Amino acid sequence: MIHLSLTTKFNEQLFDVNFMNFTDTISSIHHHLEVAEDELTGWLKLPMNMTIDDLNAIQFLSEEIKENADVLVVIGIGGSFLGAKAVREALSPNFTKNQNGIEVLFVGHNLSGSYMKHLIESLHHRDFYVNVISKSGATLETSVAFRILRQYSVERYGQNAKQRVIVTTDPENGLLREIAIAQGFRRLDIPSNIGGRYSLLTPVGLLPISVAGINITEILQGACQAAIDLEVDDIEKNEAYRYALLRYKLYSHGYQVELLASFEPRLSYIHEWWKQLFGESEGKDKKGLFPASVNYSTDLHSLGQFIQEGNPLLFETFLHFNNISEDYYIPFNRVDDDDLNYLSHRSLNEINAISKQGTVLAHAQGGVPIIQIELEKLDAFHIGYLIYFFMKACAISAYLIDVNPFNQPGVEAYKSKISDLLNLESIVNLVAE
Ligand SMILES: O=P(O)(O)OC[C@H]1O[C@H](O)[C@H](O)[C@@H](O)[C@@H]1O
Repeated sequence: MIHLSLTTKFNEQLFDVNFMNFTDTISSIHHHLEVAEDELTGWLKLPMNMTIDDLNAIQFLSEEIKENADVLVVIGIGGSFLGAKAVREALSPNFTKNQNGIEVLFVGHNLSGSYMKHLIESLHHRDFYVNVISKSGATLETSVAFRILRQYSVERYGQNAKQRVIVTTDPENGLLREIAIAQGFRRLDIPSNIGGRYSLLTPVGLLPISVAGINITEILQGACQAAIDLEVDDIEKNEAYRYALLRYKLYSHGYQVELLASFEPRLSYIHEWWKQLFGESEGKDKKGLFPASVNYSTDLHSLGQFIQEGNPLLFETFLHFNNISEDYYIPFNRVDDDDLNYLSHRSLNEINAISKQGTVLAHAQGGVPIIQIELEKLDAFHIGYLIYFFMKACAISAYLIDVNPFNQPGVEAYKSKISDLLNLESIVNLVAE
């Protein structure tokens, strides 16, 4: 389902020697992950455990929203928005995103006043629902946006506003859960044993994705297939483990940055989701690869020079879907004043794939190690497969460098500084009054 390969100057050394040396390590990590019930590993079996009733509940709600609204406003940040946005972008047409569903707008992932003003203005003449998503239930950006959208909903819909608010949060804890209970908002659960960045296949991702008109059953089928394929405790057969090991070997050789690269603009938010997944899972105890990304061929004309000849601190992971159903052909031009007739009648996807091959060759020649992840087709099934593949590979990668893949203690530092500053300012303002 996923094909993985590595091209580097010292290909043999990395590939052949080290895989088998890691059999025992991988096996013990594999078993740890399977039995680590105290940790946030609920996502591992989630695709298999999802019942028809769970799925129906999300789909019914999605139908209700599509019938009664022009827009779904999703409030959330980090793992509570990146996945839905990534899948929506990857599987929707570039310029008419709401072809089979309704428009989904994201807010609460920044504190920009102009972003909020423009968002509210864009809602003035349209009907909307709000889906606020937060695992902790107390994230500043999300809470601020929710307060604003709650008030605006009441201005627009009066007493009926609460019918239009869906709260997705932890089933047992958190301020948002308390608000939802007190106000009578409908709730969807993020299972307690699944952390934010591993929550894409829960209602966190599934409701907005379904409202956007994407088939969530196919996404889950793909994830289920991945869960089955990637359950084997055998490095030769488990592509997620092989990817984790390749990254680990490159990291051990001194590479510090992994650059996820695609030639399809619709994948740019998959990159963003992947960055949070790997960045927060691995980046602790002064360890971890820095996850960065490039969108080609656009970035060949900006970062390409550095990648080819600059500081050799990075390796590239190319993400490629072999079939993309939408395509366009280059027309024949009788005059040929642009000298492009040698390309006439060839498809852009075909030329794009060739430009990927050329880039791989050039960068490998420049000394950049290259991992390639190839999937058959850009569709809901394969996106579901890819999501699960990355989550599994990420957990294994973090354990390989001996860090906990499921916490993010460093994020608290900036949160408490912001909170200190905001509280200090409130006190100063109070005294000034
Ligand atoms: O879902 P929430 O609890 O609001 O959290 C949203 C985000 O907050 C922080 O940035 C965490 O580091 C992320 O892992 C999380 O996804």
